Amino acid sequence: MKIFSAAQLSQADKITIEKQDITSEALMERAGEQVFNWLHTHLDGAPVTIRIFCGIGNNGGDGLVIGRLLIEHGYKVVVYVVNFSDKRSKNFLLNYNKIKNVTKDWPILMTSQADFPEISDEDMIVDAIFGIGLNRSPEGWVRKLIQYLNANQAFKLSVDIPSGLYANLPLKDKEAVLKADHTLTFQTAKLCFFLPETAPFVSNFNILEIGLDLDFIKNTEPIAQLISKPEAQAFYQPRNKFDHKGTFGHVLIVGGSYGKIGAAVLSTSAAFKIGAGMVTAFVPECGYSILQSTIPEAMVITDKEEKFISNIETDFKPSAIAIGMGLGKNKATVAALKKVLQLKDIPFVIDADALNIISENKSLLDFLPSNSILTPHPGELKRLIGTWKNDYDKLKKAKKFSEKHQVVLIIKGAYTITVYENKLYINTSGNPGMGTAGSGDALSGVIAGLLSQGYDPLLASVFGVYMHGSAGDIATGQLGFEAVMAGDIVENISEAYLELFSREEAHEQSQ
Ligand SMILES: NC(=O)C1=CN([C@@H]2O[C@H](COP(=O)(O)OP(=O)(O)OC[C@H]3O[C@@H](n4cnc5c(N)ncnc54)[C@H](OP(=O)(O)O)[C@@H]3O)[C@@H](O)[C@H]2O)[C@@H](O)CC1
Ligand SMILES: [K+]
Repeated sequence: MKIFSAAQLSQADKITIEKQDITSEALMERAGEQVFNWLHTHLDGAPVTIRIFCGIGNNGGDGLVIGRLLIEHGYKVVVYVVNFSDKRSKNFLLNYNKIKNVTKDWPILMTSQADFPEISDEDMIVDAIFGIGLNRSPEGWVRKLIQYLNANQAFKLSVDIPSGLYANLPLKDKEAVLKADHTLTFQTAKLCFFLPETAPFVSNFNILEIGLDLDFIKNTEPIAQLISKPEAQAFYQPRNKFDHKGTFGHVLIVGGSYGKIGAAVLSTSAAFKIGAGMVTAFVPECGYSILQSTIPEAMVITDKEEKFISNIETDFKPSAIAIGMGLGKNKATVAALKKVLQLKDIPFVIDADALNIISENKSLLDFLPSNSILTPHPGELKRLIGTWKNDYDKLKKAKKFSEKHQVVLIIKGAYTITVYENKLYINTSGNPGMGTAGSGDALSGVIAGLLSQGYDPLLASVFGVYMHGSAGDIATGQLGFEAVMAGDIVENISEAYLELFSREEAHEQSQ
């Protein structure tokens, strides 16, 4: 699914009105109706007091539509106008007049802190104060109102976006953002929903289709792509009857050092599970019997050194190489890395200590084969691209790095983001149970296994990240967050493939 900027969404709004020959008021009605339907389905007539806080722009207009429809259906509703400005939008005013037709109670005008109402913990708050039209941080009593609502225990539902967040710009004032329990957003998710600094304000969210112009959606270059099950299904490359193990390639896993051989074991088994035809592990001497006894299917080549890798040589040409997992940073290993990077026409996944070695020896960046895949976690990323001022600065630097070095950068996190040139792919599978040792080693094996089967580097990255997350979701479903170990993620890669084509669809997005 495409993610658009606030400016693109306003443009989509205008184009939709023109092409569908409808009024902007009708589009607002559609949006409000969708929120009402969601609420009505979930509340099913419950006698809860719903307090709707409306700004004076179109987000506030949506709030008024929602209020009118709820009142019409017998809900107990109190509507407030957060009157931070006299510049009320046309559709706010139209709906302000319309709500008079369904209730004798006028919306309550709020102009200062003295107007803050008492709210019970059992009430529900609907936040329609600011939408994607926010262009500066909320100030004064409006900022205080947001804090007042945050301090309250009542369930908070945000319309389109939690008030105080920018759809796709850095946040300046963390104390002026509504912390939603749930967000119902129109047409597409917003970029801020997925970035570490702003995602916590969003919690769970649903996307409500409001029928924006399909040609616009199809033909407009988005600011990011969201990768969920439908996208992953489209990436999957089916097998042919006459394919054989040679077709699925031969992965070389280079990793492990004394005390960290497990990293190579996890990557090797992940490469097998995702479908590589053959996997050879290149490990220090001390890893030989561990690899041979834990994964009999794997071939093993050992370095002449007992405890670390000093020279990587094979008697075959691998179809993909993953390097760095548990590798260590011995001087000889640095030289070995430099040498192996010069192998031609082999796609690389570069992880963990290989990334750290590169960060400490920046000249190695020049040896990175183009289209290599780098898989840093936040600490490793910082060492590679330098520090950043905020999430958007981080993405800007990551794009620049990807363009300059012609590499795919996978920024691991709650929502892992794959960066390729100026494009962003945001993964939606995965869960906090996957924050466990070896999880990254499994990911490197998965991606190398896909590369060896002929997936191109970008596809192998985006699809691999999704499958790894999906395997983690299945593992967590069986074991609970705390008990998941990296081996459980690997174990469930088969289930992730089966789940990819199972019928029920996940509707709810959650972080
Ligand atoms: N696009 C779509 O597809 C559809 C969109 N819809 C809905 O419209 C919403 C966007 O509405 P919107 O553009 O009217 O802006 P909104 O967020 O209500 O803000 C209102 C005004 O507040 C002002 N202002 C800004 N920051 C401020 C601050 N800190 N403190 C004080 N004032 C501040 C600023 O005006 P200014 O004062 O700068 O002139 C701004 O214009 C969107 O989120 C969705 O809910 C649906 O109805 C239909 C389909
Ligand atoms: K809002």
